[in-house]
Parts: sequence; C-alpha cells; structure tokens
Amino acid sequence: MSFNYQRIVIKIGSNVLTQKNGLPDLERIKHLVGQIAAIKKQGKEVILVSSGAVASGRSLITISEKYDAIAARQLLASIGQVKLINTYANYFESFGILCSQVLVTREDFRDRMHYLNMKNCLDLLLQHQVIPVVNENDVVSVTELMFTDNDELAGLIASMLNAQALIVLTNVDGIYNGDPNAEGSAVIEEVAGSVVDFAEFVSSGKSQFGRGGMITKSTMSQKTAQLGIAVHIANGTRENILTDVLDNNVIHTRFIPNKTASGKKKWLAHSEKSAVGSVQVNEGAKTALVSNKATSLLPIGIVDVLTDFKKGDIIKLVDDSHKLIGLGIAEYGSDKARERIGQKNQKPLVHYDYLYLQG
Ligand SMILES: Nc1ncnc2c1ncn2[C@@H]1O[C@H](COP(=O)(O)OP(=O)(O)O)[C@@H](O)[C@H]1O
Ligand SMILES: N[C@@H](CCC(=O)OP(=O)(O)O)C(=O)O
Repeated sequence: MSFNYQRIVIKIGSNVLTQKNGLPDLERIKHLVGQIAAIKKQGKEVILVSSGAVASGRSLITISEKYDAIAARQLLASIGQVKLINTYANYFESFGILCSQVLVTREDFRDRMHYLNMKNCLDLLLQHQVIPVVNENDVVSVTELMFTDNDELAGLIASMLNAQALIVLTNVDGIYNGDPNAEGSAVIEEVAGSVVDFAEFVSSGKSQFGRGGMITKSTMSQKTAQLGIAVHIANGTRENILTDVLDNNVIHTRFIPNKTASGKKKWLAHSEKSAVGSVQVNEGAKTALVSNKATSLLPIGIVDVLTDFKKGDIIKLVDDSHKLIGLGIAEYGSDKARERIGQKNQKPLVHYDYLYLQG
C-alpha cells in the first residue's frame, strides 16, 4: 500500500544536509531536490522546511571564539541562509520548478491575524506551483522565544496548511526503542492512538549539528498526528528515501493520524507559549473534557483562576496537580471567571469549538 497524500510538508534536518566535516552535502541536496521534483510532477503540493543555514554558514566563515553562541548563530545563519537558498533555487530550476524563501519566527504564529496572514502567503505560493522553502529566521529570532527546533516549526506549518502528511528526514532510520547504536534496538514502525512517553527510551542526545534531538521530534509528531496529520520519520541519508517512504517501501517510523481537527484547534494546539492566563479545573471537568464528547469548560468545573486574562486571550487549563490538559480562548475575562467559580448555569468560559485538549 502506498500513501497517496496530496499536500506534504517535508522537513530536512541539518545533519542530512551536512557532511561529517561540516560542509554542505551538495550531492545529497541535489538528490533530495530530484525526488521532490518527481513528487511535484505527480501533481502533489510540497512545502519544504529546511534547516542548514548555520551549517552552511560554518562552511563559509570562521568566527573567533570570543563571540557568544547567540552572536555566532546570527552571523552564521545570516551568511549561510543565502548559500542554502541559492543551492535549492539552482537545483529546483534545473527541474523547471520555482522555489521561494520563507523565514519565520515564533512571533508570526502568536496571534490569529499574523497566523492567517502567513497562511495566505503560503497558500498563494502553492497555488502558483512554487515550493516554499521555510526556515526559522535565526538572524532576528530572540533566543528565549525561538522554536525548540525546526521539527516544531514543521509541525506548525503542517497543521497551518492542513497537510495530509509531514515527512521528517533525519540521520537515523526512525525512532528506536533504545539507543539507535545499541545491539538489539529496533525502529518502532508504527505509533498509534494513546500517548507514549518517549523519554523512557529516547535519549536527550542529538546528532552532531542538530538542535532539538529525537525527543522533540517524538512529541511534535505525536501532537501533529493527533490533529489528523500523518507523520513519517525516516533516514534522509538513504537513496530515494522520499519516494520509498511514500511507496511504503522502507523501514521508518509512522505516526498514524487521528481524526482531523478544525483550523482553530490546530492553531491552538501550538499556542502554549502564547497563553496569557490559566485556570485550574476539577477532576469531574477534566474527565468530561477529555472524553470523546464535545464539552465546553463551564464555571462549575473551575476551582481556581491562577493567572489573569482578558476576553479573547488564550488560556491554559490545568488539573489539580497543575498539569496542562488543554488550551482555549476565554469567552470572558478573569474577573468574571473568578466571580462565577463553581456556579451552575453560567456561560462557558471556553467553548468547545475554541478548545484544544492534549491527547
Ligand atoms: N531512541 C532514539 N531513536 C532514534 N534516534 C535517537 C534516539 N535517541 C537519541 N537519538 C538521536 O537523535 C538524533 C536525531 O535528532 P536531531 O539531532 O535533532 O536530528 P536532525 O538534525 O535531523 O533534526 C539521532 O542522530 C540520534 O543520535
Ligand atoms: N534554523 C537552523 C535550524 C536549526 C535546527 O532546528 O536544526 P535541526 O535540529 O537539524 O532541524 C538552521 O537553519 O541552521
């Protein structure tokens, strides 16, 4: 059985694009572009999320050690992104395909106006048969507000664009059930349904040039699959990997998608860092919210307003041990919410349509 996705986000990690000596691996980039061109020629839409700006920059300039990591990242990315996008543009051009550069920061996803503005631009590029090449704008991003890594960014882009699939290319065959180098470890081929605690077997170590590591890949993949998007994690250093993944012809990890969520829920799913206020809910409300029924958050299920918010703000819903259970848009401010705590027959604080629950 092959996978017949119409809109696909492909994320390529730094390690796939870089040789062991740190120089860009042009042959590999060319080979991947060739596969993407073949997928595109089948009438499919492809959005590329590519890391590699910092790695490319490293191949062009040596920076004195007296500069801190942030300054070095900004300098390398600023120089390296030009080289990276030129490389893509030249290779795509040889297949008669136009690509474009889209550099984003977390701020661009924060409020719904910015989010929809960016979505409109990406939709327009796709309508014009262009392949958007997306990367974080490391030059202007404020360190504390950055994406954990481009895996997180790829998950956001896939949900924003209602993609059917996200393919994450890294330098191992998928998520292993132990150390990938240890004897006896094997690739987990399918992840379905219930939430898996990957920290049990995925080490926090990452590859030579990667930023986030396999743990972020695992959590992002789980979240993205819960929103209705299939996620494939595969080895981008293998020949014909993209076509093999789509033909289901190679061992890799696949997260089976849940039912598709609405656009608003997809946006909320990635809004934790933009949440302004928080409320604590009781056990009964928690059970009702996480059940399969469409349930709004009513004041009777609230036990405390932990941090203030205004009407329209994104708020966190936490349980009695302060564990995050969901995110929603407040229908009224924290003052009114406090007055109504525990009361019956009150308007929902968060309506179901504006509520995203963690899986
Ligand atoms: N259980 C595991 N399964 C697969 N990879 C793992 C596991 N635990 C740790 N890793 C490490 O995660 C690395 C990939 O993540 P990362 O460095 O973020 O790559 P990328 O640059 O592709 O984003 C692998 O090279 C591997 O060393
Ligand atoms: N924006 C950075 C990407 C950093 C990053 O997330 O890398 P990776 O973990 O390899 O996907 C760059 O282009 O170098």
